[in-house]
Amino acid sequence: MAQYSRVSGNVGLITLQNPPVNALSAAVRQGIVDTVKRALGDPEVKSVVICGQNGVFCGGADIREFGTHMTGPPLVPMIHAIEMADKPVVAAIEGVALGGGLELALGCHYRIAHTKAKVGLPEVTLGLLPAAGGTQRLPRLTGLPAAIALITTGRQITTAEALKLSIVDQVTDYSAVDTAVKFAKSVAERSLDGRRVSERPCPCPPDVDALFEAAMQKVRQSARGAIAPVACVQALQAAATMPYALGMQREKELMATLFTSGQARALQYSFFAQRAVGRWSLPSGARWDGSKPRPIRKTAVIGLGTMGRGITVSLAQAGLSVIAVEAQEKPLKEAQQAISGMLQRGAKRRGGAPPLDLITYSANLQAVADVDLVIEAVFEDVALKKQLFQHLSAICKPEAFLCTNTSALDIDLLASQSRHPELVVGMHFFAPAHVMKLLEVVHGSRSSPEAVATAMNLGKQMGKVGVAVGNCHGFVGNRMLKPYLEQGLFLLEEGATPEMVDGALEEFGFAMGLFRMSDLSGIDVGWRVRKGEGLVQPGASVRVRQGRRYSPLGDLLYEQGRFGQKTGRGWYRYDNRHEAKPDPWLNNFLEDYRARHGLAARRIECQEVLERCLYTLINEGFRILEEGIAAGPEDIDVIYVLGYGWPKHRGGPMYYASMVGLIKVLERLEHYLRAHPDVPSLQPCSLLRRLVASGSPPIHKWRKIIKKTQSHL
Ligand SMILES: CC/C=C\C/C=C/C(=O)SCCNC(=O)CCNC(=O)[C@H](O)C(C)(C)COP(=O)(O)OP(=O)(O)OC[C@H]1O[C@@H](n2cnc3c(N)ncnc32)[C@H](O)[C@@H]1OP(=O)(O)O
Repeated sequence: MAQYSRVSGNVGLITLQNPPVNALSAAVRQGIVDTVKRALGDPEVKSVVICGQNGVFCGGADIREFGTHMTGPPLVPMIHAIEMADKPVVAAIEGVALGGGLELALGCHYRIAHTKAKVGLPEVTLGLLPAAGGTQRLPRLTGLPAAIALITTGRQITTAEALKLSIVDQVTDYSAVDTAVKFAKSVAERSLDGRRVSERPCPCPPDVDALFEAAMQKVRQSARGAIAPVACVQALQAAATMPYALGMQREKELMATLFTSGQARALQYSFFAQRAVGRWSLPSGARWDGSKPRPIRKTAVIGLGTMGRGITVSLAQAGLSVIAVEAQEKPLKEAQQAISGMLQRGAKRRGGAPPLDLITYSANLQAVADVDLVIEAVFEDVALKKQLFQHLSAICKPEAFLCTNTSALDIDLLASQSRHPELVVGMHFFAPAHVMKLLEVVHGSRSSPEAVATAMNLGKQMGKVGVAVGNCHGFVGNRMLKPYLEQGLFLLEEGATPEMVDGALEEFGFAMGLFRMSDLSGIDVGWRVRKGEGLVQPGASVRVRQGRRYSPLGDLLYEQGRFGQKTGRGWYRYDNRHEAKPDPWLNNFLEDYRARHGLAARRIECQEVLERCLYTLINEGFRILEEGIAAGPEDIDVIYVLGYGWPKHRGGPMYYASMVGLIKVLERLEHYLRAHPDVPSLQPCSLLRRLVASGSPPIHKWRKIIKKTQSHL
């Protein structure tokens, strides 16, 4: 909907009304068409202002309409009619002008924005391109290099930056609407020559071919199979080489291929999934809307290794005061220096001053006595953490929340060390903690809804996407990783090489295959985890442990001192720090190993690599759903996309399974189980069977069936 009024005598004011972000639904588009017509036809009206209600200009096209039969007036002619109007039209930008919202503003003759507003064309993040003229108008204003950067990344920028790039004409600290109305009055009689962006030439640098070649190479490298960034470059190429009308035609054709693509659907699913996880629920029935978070003012971080430093930075950047504790003076000094550097670099990037004053450093645990919430990030050692929880419970005020940054340990066990187990939750950050957006908030059996709500809210303040998960070894993310990694090792035993397995996974879209990832995180780290699980038997290469198939390959590499990148050798060789090269030593080692165990190497196809690695990971996801460790498939998908490098344009593992077809996943698991009956992770989970038996319903219907499954348990 759009409301029309006449203000200040002769300014027609059009207000978009579609809470919460005034998305351009069919009704809003119809409202704009009608009100623009009315304003242009009213002889009393000399100029027009378009704004959005509740301090938000417009969040773009209504994404919820994309999967439906779209009705209502289309955006392109609507915006064209505004641009061709013979009365000046001014966009008053408050809050955000994103996607179709910015494209609407670009069709106006002037743009006035509030200093705190953000603008951008994020369509690429939804698998689309700005197809309401964005790819044709933006470069005409900003020049090609800036337009390429903005459209291929979807980056949202401040209005200060937008002013420099000529995207907006004026920035104000006052009400953008009032300023725009005044401005509209002042330009009422002014000629519109030069104000219609589509009529301007697209400025082309002399080396335009090289510019596009470089842009294409960059997106192909970083997009890892995503088609939208490539289409964005192609549309911009059209802006540079064709007249506006033909460029618009090209934009439309490119959009048509993207609009119905599986990638766009997956990315749009992911958009809503990232918002859905905020509406968490616990097996007890407690929910986000019935649980109030407690306000947190003072925090503490214990242990200033890599994780503790990242968490401290993230808390300070969120404006919270932090007591940063490290027991030894020398590491404390080192951490202080490192954290200051991180904050300074962050401030340079974001603008503003680094929040150094918010952090107090201490070597004394007593310093945390009056904080509201502690996050401990000491070494992943259960005895150490247990002891720390006993100390914290004695030192902290009784109402303080005690959070543990653990990637796998038992939250209930740690909570049992505290006098207030209801105030204990896991906050599993991902490295680097000041960069990665994912946060697993782990509720133990005694964690109160208030504690979960507080940790989720704190995560949001820190700019994270929190996902509430249940307590089990490895929680959601790391637990699902286990069968995936295990399959990688089994494939090596059967004849694959690390580069072949990684190649298949990277071709699928992972940023890094599993062996390169293992080299990066450290083969010693995985070894320590397996040791904790009682799986490591130094010197032994027995292939059955705890009654099931086990590959000791990782342990054998560990015993050789091959820890991965940090030692220059792992599954690969690293002559410089980051470049993984196939290592002939490793191939000989694998051949010896196979010979020793009487294993015949066979040719393994990429499809088998993908099916075994991904379907076992997905199968574990179904177990997690069945057990109520994750409340819904969206939770798992968000964790995998934001924390584990799952290709965004494939939605997440559970979404991927729904696209591949649950029946196919089930059949292939059964097929591989027949070949490897000693691998329990290939045993299809009963929830998967149940979903297939109920006709493989679409993913949004799974929760209902999961609930029924749980009630049978
Ligand atoms: C036919 C196409 C022709 C032309 C091309 C044009 C294409 C487009 O315009 S595509 C849309 C481009 N816009 C975006 O990508 C913006 C997406 N939204 C956001 O980035 C953020 O929501 C926000 C910055 C606008 C607001 O952020 P925040 O304040 O943190 O709130 P939330 O993200 O939680 O959002 C609140 C609420 O609004 C829903 N929502 C947001 N944007 C849209 C939208 N464009 N369409 C539909 N719904 C939208 C969001 O899902 C939240 O609701 P739920 O919690 O119920 O999911």
